[in-house]
Amino acid sequence: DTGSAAAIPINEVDIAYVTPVTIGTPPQTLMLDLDTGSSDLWVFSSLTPSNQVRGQEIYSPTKSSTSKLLSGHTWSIRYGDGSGSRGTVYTDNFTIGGLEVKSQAVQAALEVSSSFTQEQSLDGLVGLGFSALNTVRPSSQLTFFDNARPNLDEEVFTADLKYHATGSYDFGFIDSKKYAGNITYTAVQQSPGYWTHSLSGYSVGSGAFHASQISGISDTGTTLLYLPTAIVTAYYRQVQGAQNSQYYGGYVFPCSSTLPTFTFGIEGARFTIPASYINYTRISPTSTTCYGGLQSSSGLGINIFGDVALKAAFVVFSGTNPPRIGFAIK
Ligand SMILES: Cc1c(C=O)c(-c2nnc3c4c(C[n+]5cc6c(C)n(C)c(C)c6c(Cl)n5)n(C)c(C)c4cnn23)c(C)n1C
Repeated sequence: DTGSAAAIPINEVDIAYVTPVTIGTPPQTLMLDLDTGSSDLWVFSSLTPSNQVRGQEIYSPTKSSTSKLLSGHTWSIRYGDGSGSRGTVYTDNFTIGGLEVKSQAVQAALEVSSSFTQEQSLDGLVGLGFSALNTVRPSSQLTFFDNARPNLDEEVFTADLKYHATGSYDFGFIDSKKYAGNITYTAVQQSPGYWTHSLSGYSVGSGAFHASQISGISDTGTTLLYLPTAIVTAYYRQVQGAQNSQYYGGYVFPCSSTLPTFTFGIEGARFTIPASYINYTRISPTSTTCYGGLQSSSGLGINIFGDVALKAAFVVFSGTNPPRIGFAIK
């Protein structure tokens, strides 16, 4: 089997991407954020208190003839930005881009934090991390990818996220029309459950490439790129008027500044992030101060290769044994 679905930016600065999925019988369509940085599949539901729902589509298990309560099971998750949700668990038929998993664990929210309520175009998440991270108790549940794997033509899914445009997620095949040249693979450490791998180094603009192993996670659910402070200061040293603002919680600069590109290495391959991806957004609609798409990872305990980096490449998440991750120019 294979599947292919759109990755649609939810706003004009690609703050997150959503993908249409169907749940249950008859199919209920929700727009979910496919997130390689977590492993829970949760949705706004008919059980979510109405004062916490503001425009989101909801999953109603009682309206699905194929839903089953996974009795006695609960879940609770906290994300890196402090947002979170919790609830109960059903199994039901779940489809992404024509690829169906029967009796997928669908985590129905009983409570969501305010940042989810405020984001009306995001109806939940599909975790595509390793199932070890799943928070359902007393027995943890498998991700959509882990459930689909035995039926996939190839044990892979790919992410083709785009800058200010709709990209795609493919399951079970690698579409050679979506990239150029070769795919460069590198090893993945799947413990504790993230797609953890190393960059082979970096360069700023036309500067020299600094070879160094930089470990981090490729996370489609994180908006920006978080790297060690030494690298980030070296980058913003090239930007007139840049400063690390306590007030805004990161590097800001005059929107008129000329930004250098940022290049990262995967083994011997090189991927360049255009300056426009790093000139991320105005701090407010009328401001002339802009917030950077490259920020420091100090305090996070981990480097995060989020969408700002991933949208500069075609990325193959390979569930082979051992797992690996591949990057190609597009
Ligand atoms: C350690 C870490 C992160 C780890 O991942 C992280 C982060 N970065 N984007 C996201 C997340 C997103 C993407 N996302 C980011 C958004 C921001 C910054 N704002 C203002 C809105 C309205 C957002 C939406 Cl709707 N969506 N989503 C949906 C979730 C659940 C995230 C959780 N964390 N997260 C941050 C900001 N930090 C410090």
